[in-house]
Amino acid sequence: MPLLRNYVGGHWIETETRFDDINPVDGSVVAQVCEAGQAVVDKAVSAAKAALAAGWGTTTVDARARALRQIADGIERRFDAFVAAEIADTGKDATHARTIDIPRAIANFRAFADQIATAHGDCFQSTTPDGLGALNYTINKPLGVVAVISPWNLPLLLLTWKVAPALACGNAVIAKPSEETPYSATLLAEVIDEIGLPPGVFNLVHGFGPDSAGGFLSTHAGVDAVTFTGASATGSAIMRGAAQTVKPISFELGGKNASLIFADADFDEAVAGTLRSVFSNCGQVCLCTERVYVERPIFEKFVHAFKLRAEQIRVGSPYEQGVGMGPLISKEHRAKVLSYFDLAVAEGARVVTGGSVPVFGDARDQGCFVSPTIWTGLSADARCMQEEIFGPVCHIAPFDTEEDAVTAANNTQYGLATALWTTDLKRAHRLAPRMESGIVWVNTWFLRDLRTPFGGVKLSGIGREGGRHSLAFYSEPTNICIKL
Ligand SMILES: NC(=O)C1=CN([C@@H]2O[C@H](COP(=O)(O)OP(=O)(O)OC[C@H]3O[C@@H](n4cnc5c(N)ncnc54)[C@H](O)[C@@H]3O)[C@@H](O)[C@H]2O)C=CC1
Ligand SMILES: O=C(O)/C=C/C=C(\O)C(=O)O
Repeated sequence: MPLLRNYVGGHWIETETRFDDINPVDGSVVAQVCEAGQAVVDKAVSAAKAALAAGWGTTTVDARARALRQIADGIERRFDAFVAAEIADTGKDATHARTIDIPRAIANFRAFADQIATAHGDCFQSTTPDGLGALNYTINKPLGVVAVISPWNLPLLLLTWKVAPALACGNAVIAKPSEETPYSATLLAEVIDEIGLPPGVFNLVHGFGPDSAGGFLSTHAGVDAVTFTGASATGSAIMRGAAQTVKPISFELGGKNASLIFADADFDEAVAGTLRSVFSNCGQVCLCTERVYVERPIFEKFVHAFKLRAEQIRVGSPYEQGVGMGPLISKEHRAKVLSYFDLAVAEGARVVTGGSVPVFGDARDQGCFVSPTIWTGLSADARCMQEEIFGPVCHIAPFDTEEDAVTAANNTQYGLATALWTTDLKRAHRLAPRMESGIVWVNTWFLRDLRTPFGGVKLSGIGREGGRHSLAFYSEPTNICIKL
């Protein structure tokens, strides 16, 4: 049985308190994980500070960009091991892990190597009363010790989306992956160890949230900034903890995303794209669509086609050929999703398909599976229409006018991503700016350019990451004004 250890100051640290890393396909134990308590977190903070004092923050941009590329190459060399670790922890379908999770982690390091290599500060020539002027220019320094707290749905992708720019900007990082998915992060620490990044520049601590590694980190006086992806309620708790020492925070939180499908959309593309946006990764992506609104003339046709396609998704183990959807992450999360399946019926939903737990007659019955689920008939204020469920489920409702569609899409406390499906580009341009969300996709979903601003409004987050937006968060500008 593998033992997943903490990585602090260039050393692997075992602890006596351990927890199980569970495979949600069949409930088997993948690994034992060493939980970091306060003492290990304190050590990680000291190691990170020592790395900064030893000069990591002032290394050349070239050296940092080179280190990031070496990490990317190191992940690529062990590609299959990373895929296997991600699948073992999450049960996600192999195609997702092979084509999205691990390639994106590699791309994150390369993208921020490029970003930092081409980053520049501001420069202003200012006028002064004596006519001689002044020169203002900015230099960017690291924030210091950055805590990266990440979730389980896209484990390595989301961890590296923060670790890469934080390192690029010269910070020392303490990463805490979700307790549900500690494996790929441990492999990342191995790669970082192999490439010889100076001790303490990257540290990894395992554990849970409150009263464990996550809580100790986000409230630690020695941590200079916290970046977090996960549930909005957790973001709120972390914000309270970080407030004591007024730490900068960057949050990517939940979503209750809408897709608007107009009658002029390419029907097959809209069905296929929406299918992906609802059921990818078993619906466990903050960008996933949970509310689908379809223009009335094509509503019945859409529901019919969508149901047929959803019923064709093969649910099962990622180790089987042709499986398109794996289990949810855990028994606990499945209980939450199933509670919404019950609630939807109580709130008056018609279950178009799904709403149940598939029975396999083998070890998978010990896993965390649910069926792809579609509802219609809920009212706009039903809890199932307002709360993030984070499972393979959506509600489909008709709309009559553009105005109705905009009102329906924005009728949520969240504001992460919206998808518009229309071949009328004037309509797309007209509506996209009216969406109360950080991201609007037109005739696509989850198409990412890592230079673009990524993040949400309302309950969906604070700040933007991606490209120069990440660099802005992970660095502290100093303006230098020279009187000429
Ligand atoms: N990106 C998203 O939108 C995500 C949303 N979720 C939603 O959140 C629900 C809860 O799932 P969880 O795994 O509990 O997600 P979570 O958001 O609570 O956990 C994410 C990370 O935060 C850490 N954490 C939790 N509480 C903390 C605290 N007080 N201080 C510091 N760190 C803390 C966890 O250990 C983990 O590393 C899910 O049912 C799902 O609906 C879960 C994962 C990602
Ligand atoms: O950065 C991305 O492309 C994906 C982000 C997805 C999330 O933030 C999430 O599911 O939490």
